[in-house]
Amino acid sequence: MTELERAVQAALATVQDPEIRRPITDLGMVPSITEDQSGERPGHITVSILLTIVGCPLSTTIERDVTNAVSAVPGVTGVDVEVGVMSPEQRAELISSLKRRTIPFADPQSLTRVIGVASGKGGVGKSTVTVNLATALAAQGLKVGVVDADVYGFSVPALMGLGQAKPTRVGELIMPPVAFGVKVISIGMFLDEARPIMWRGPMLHRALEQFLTDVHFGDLDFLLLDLPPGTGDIAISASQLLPGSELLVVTTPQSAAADVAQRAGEVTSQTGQKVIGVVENMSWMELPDGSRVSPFGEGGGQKVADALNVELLGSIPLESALRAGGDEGTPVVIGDPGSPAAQALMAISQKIAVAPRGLSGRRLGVQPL
Ligand SMILES: Nc1ncnc2c1ncn2[C@@H]1O[C@H](COP(=O)(O)OP(=O)(O)OP(=O)(O)O)[C@@H](O)[C@H]1O
Repeated sequence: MTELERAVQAALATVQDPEIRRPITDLGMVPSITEDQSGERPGHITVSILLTIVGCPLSTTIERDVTNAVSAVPGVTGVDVEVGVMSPEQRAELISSLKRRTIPFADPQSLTRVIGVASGKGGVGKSTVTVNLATALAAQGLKVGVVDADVYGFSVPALMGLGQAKPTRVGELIMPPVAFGVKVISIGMFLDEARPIMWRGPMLHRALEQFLTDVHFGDLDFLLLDLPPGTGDIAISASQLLPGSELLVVTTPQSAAADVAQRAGEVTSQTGQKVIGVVENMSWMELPDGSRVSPFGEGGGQKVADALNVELLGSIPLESALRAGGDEGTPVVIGDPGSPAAQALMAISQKIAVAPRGLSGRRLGVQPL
């Protein structure tokens, strides 16, 4: 390899495959880099690129990124990018190098914090809170994924503007679509529209297990799971499949909602999970004259937090900006960051980002003397 070719290779290591999110040089996507040796075009580089699949929708992005990276190398006077497609053998090799047969987040050494977002009953805003916290964490520069495990009412894709998005498959691996810097996967992405589904426990367990194993999230700082309301099979499966996962409980101020939320939180005493805190949603509504009313009563969030012996991480007002953001597919923390609801959600995300991690289910690196 010439010195210039080596410099080009180093520059190409900064180009990531937009879906797999790893340097293209690590993925076997750059079979050759050649400097012109004829003397006719000194400093001219020809780079071959192999795409993972025929008609890869991101080929123009990859070609552009490669051209830009190579052009910036001192001494390069021109670039030709030759685009090809991996052979089935090359693709199989890539997949086996990426594929992990176990759930990476269940590994005791995993640095990803997995947080299940739970509520006692439906409609309290659990999904809205999940997507906004995920987006706010990503906006702080953290690597974040969301699994929409609310199989009965999967709403995460629509809330994040991914209503029609389908994950890309590279062989057996599933690449999650990305919105607002968050990798999102939902059972809704695998179903025909509006087809009613009946799920039984074992099927749910299997579906969740498959998501967590086959979806290539890469390295994450946070994985949020939007759990179905209540204390059903999925919450139990999630705690079994992800022994180190923690729980965030969402409730409204209403005392009936708080009672069931408390029960959802108390399940953790059986699963061994840690509850990281409580979020109260729909806490108050601001009237045009600046006064506040509490249509759902008061105190539910604090009551749940006290009963579970954890902190009330924040209270979010009832606000049309929050609902409208959900309807439009832009989380309010991005769409209307100055609104009181967005401010409350961002403050909660900051507390979560720095909260000490639970140790339940994790092996401690301590040896008995
Ligand atoms: N603070 C809020 N202000 C105004 N509207 C809100 C607020 N929180 C949630 N909503 C709206 O309430 C509805 C229910 O919210 P969401 O789908 O997030 O609830 P959920 O608890 O996840 O429900 P389910 O468990 O049934 O899926 C949505 O239309 C959402 O836009």
